[in-house]
Amino acid sequence: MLHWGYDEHNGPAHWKEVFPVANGDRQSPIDIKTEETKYDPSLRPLNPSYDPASAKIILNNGHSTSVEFDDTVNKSVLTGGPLSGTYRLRQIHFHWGSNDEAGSEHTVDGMKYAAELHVVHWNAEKYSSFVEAASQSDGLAVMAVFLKGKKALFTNFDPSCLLPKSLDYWTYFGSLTVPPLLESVIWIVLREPISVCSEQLAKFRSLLSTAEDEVACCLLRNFRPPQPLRGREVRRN
Ligand SMILES: Oc1ccc(S)c(O)c1
Ligand SMILES: [Zn+2]
Repeated sequence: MLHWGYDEHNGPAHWKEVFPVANGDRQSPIDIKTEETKYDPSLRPLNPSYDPASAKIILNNGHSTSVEFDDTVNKSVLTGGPLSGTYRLRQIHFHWGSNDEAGSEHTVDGMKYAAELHVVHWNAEKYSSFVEAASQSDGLAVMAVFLKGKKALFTNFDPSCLLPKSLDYWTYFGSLTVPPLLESVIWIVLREPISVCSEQLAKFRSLLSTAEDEVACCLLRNFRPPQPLRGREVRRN
């Protein structure tokens, strides 16, 4: 199989050919059936604490656009929520579709949002690097934020914060949604989406999935469809 991507010849249906864990028992994303989520009083509020000075670079890796952060010290961290210990911010990236009607990876009662932000952290208390943490069942914590298409102009949006007003969330044990699909993620899906306008979503689709010396090909979509729940519980705070 060629290098994995999101086209007919190398998309999510093919990933199991190189990454058999694609058929594992804690794959992501999932469809969140709100009526089947279970209230868990032991879940604490999320406590994201980010230092903008830790942002380093923005890049397009051919699968998404991401902002990478300095994760050599505990400058930007996530604690609380379903987590035990401190998880260090590594990077943020987005998933989107070829039109505003689809693009999120997680779905809510079958409903797709236009796109989805992933805020990726790793368990710096127990492990010494992101790579090591990424192979452990409690190694990563990814906060997912839905982006919904907005017809009107953008109003009072604070560019320094990509999080919605409410930090209420659903949480479940899952995996990366891109190869190597490692089943090492504690997913924290914020219930409230943030809004983006159609022009910004179109900007994602103009990103290239090809290298500079190749014939330009746009990254029109980069979302994996929902995977089997396999009996996993989805909790909410
Ligand atoms: O480190 C990560 C890379 C990609 C994705 S989809 C993650 O959830 C984590
Ligand atoms: Zn992702």
